[in-house]
Amino acid sequence: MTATVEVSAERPYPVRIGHGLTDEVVAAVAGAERAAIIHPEVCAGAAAELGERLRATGVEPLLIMVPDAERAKTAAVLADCWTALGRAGFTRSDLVVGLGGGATTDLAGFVAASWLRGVGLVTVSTTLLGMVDAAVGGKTGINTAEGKNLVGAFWEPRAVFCDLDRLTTLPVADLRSGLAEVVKCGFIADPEILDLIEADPDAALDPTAPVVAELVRRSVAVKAAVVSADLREATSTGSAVGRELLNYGHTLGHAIERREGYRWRHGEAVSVGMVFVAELARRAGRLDDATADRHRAVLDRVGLPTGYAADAFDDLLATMALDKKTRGSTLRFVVLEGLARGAILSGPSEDLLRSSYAAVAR
Ligand SMILES: NC(=O)c1ccc[n+]([C@@H]2O[C@H](COP(=O)([O-])OP(=O)(O)OC[C@H]3O[C@@H](n4cnc5c(N)ncnc54)[C@H](O)[C@@H]3O)[C@@H](O)[C@H]2O)c1
Ligand SMILES: O=C(O)C(=O)C[C@@H](O)[C@H](O)[C@H](O)COP(=O)(O)O
Ligand SMILES: [Zn+2]
Repeated sequence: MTATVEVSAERPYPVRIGHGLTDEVVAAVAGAERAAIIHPEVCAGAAAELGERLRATGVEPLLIMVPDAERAKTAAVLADCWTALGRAGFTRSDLVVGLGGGATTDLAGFVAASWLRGVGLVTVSTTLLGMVDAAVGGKTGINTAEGKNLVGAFWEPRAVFCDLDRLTTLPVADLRSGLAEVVKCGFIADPEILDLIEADPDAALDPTAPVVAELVRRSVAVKAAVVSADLREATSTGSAVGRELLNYGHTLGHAIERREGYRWRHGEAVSVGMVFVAELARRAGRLDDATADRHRAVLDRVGLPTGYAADAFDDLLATMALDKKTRGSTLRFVVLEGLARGAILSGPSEDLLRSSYAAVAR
């Protein structure tokens, strides 16, 4: 069965979730003269196959292979993509297809947002994390030496495809990493997600299990609702929270990723970040013990990390200063005041941050 979740942002678009969606991808690209398929090596076969299907419908494919994972999200790779588009004579009626995991679609999205100040984009996600999060919401970007996703743009795709068949080749560590964002959606908006995972953690890691399709659909619905209300992350005021809600666990998570030179997966780092911020909210008197403790419990059950190096706090604090939620020298964290009750905690003291970090230090 195929499901559609609509994102009703400035330019509405569908997120299609199902099996065997290649015909639909071809249909979404039809009408363009050329399509640049930006993909990592692991998706080279799928990219070639899509290219041939497009050629048969009169679309000239341009295959652009980029480095794997986070190594794609650099200014140098972005510039290489611009060179490839320039040499191919890529115009505003042509279209970029991001085919891969979140790192690939983040890069491809930014290529589409920046080439000729914006060309059409279709995202075809091949990882769980991309399906439930990265491919869906129009946030695109790359990293710099100073931190994660520091350069980018909001650029909505025309359509998003989550072909669940792709998950069967995904390493379990990457499935697990994707589950961190699923768990995030459970805490910030849809607690039924947590119940489903807790009921059968092994099934949540089996891409053929029906519960995975249900988790994808529910998580996409959470993301779509938040993005539809605040595409440009512009509506958090005071302690109220708009799109920043989706950044739950990411303030510390991104700092860990950078400190690890991106050898930790995104979801692994966000997992630690969520345990940390739950502790922060508890100590700030904003979150009850049971909900705070549930973070570590559910993440442990699916095998995600919940602790990080004891001596890293000063380093991580310095990196968090460049988080996009920071205003001036005031750090801001997305916290929970209960299940599905997000809020902003602004300017916690260094003592409070340090003592909360002690709860994840190992
Ligand atoms: N834009 C957003 O809103 C948003 C949201 C969440 C995460 N992200 C970003 O997404 C990235 C993480 O995404 P990810 O976990 O998909 O990482 P990824 O793109 O690095 O993919 C993970 C690994 O899976 C491999 N892979 C991809 N598809 C495969 C398949 N079908 N079979 C086998 N292997 C496959 C990749 O080659 C890679 O090694 C991070 O850069 C993160 O910052 C962006
Ligand atoms: O879509 C969003 O908004 C998110 O924050 C989703 C996050 O899961 C994602 O990792 C995003 O890339 C983080 O964005 P950033 O603005 O903190 O770089
Ligand atoms: Zn994320």
